[in-house]
Amino acid sequence: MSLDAPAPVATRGPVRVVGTGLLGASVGLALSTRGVDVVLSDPSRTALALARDVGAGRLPADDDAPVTLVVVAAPPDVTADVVAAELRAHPHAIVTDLASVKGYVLADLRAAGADLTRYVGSHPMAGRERSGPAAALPDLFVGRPWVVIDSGESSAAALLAVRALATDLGAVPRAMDPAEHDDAVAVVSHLPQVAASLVAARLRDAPNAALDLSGQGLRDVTRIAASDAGLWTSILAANAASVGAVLVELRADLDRVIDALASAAAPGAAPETVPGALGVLARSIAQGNAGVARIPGKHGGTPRVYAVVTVLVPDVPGELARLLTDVGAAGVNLEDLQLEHSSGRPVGMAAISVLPGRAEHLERELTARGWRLAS
Ligand SMILES: NC(=O)C1=CN([C@@H]2O[C@H](COP(=O)(O)OP(=O)(O)OC[C@H]3O[C@@H](n4cnc5c(N)ncnc54)[C@H](O)[C@@H]3O)[C@@H](O)[C@H]2O)C=CC1
Ligand SMILES: O=C(O)C(=O)Cc1ccc(O)cc1
Repeated sequence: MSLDAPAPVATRGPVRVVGTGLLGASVGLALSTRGVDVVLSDPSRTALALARDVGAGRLPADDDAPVTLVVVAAPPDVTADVVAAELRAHPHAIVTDLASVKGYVLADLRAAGADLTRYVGSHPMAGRERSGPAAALPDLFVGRPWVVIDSGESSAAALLAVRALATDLGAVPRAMDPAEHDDAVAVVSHLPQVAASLVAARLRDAPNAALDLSGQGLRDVTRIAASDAGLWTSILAANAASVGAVLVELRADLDRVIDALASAAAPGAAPETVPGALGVLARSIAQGNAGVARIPGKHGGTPRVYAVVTVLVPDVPGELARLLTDVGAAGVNLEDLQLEHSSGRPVGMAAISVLPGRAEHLERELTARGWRLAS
């Protein structure tokens, strides 16, 4: 199928998007691209106008037809109130929200006596470390899980409409109950955010000479430390119990490592004579190996281990394109590509992931074409 002719969608407009930041504008953009009429709303006039300007939809008009679906993409701390207001203002529309935490939204709506038959909470497991409509992407959701919460009171039509929205945007709907969802994201999303932020915060006072040595490991672990502080404060507070429980376990792990390091480093102690200390360190790394092996591929499915061929790429326009052409000419499928700049040198490193059986062949072919490989 051609990329500029998206598949027909089941979602019928007008769809109202409330909160036109990163997520709302991405939903609007993806739906508008597929020909769905999207009406935008945001208390920030700048966010609203910018969302319209990036193609996420249009401003409301007096003679608009009644909306069929409302997508609330506001910060988590205001989501329940906004959903309740939208259910009241659009008595025939189905309402979903995209907040990163689900239990408290449903609890607040239930306590407020909202019409839960027309409400289905949801959560696309897709995002970026940037906020606002300028960062919106129409293909943000493609191949990503999109959790759909059945409150037990949602109508079949409402569940179907929200599943259809996820599918229309290329995501994969996953049914979950709110508590299961909140515990799951505490481990796979909220813990990584806290860990990345705390690790990156250690860099504030590091000497420049140390930062000059930074490599891909540090970048991998800290990418999401650039996330928006306001949004994440709201997410963590909304999932405080589940995140707190995971952090208590992490604290116990950290204490074990700290104690092992202290005894290994005690004055006069040769590490090999300190019973248990090295075992604790090795076990911590090995348990990390076991955990990372369980992370599915980016677009789901079973984890896949690739071989990595690292190539030195001169920092000259066109060289990366020439490398990719040579990979194609070698008949090898590129599974992933990561670029790293070598600080202070006019050369970059391209880490090309390929199926393990193809690495040796690719190395031979690239060497024959004059490329230098990093060992
Ligand atoms: N950023 C991410 O990667 C992901 C975020 N989410 C969830 O999506 C929701 C939106 O997040 P982002 O788009 O990243 O945030 P954002 O900060 O980019 O956008 C939020 C928008 O909501 C608007 N807003 C504030 N108060 C409002 C109110 N009372 N009514 C309507 N709109 C209001 C803001 O003006 C802003 O334009 C949040 O609930 C978040 O938990 C879900 C998945 C991923
Ligand atoms: O940037 C990433 O890797 C993310 O995982 C983004 C993200 C942030 C918040 C969510 O609720 C869901 C996804």
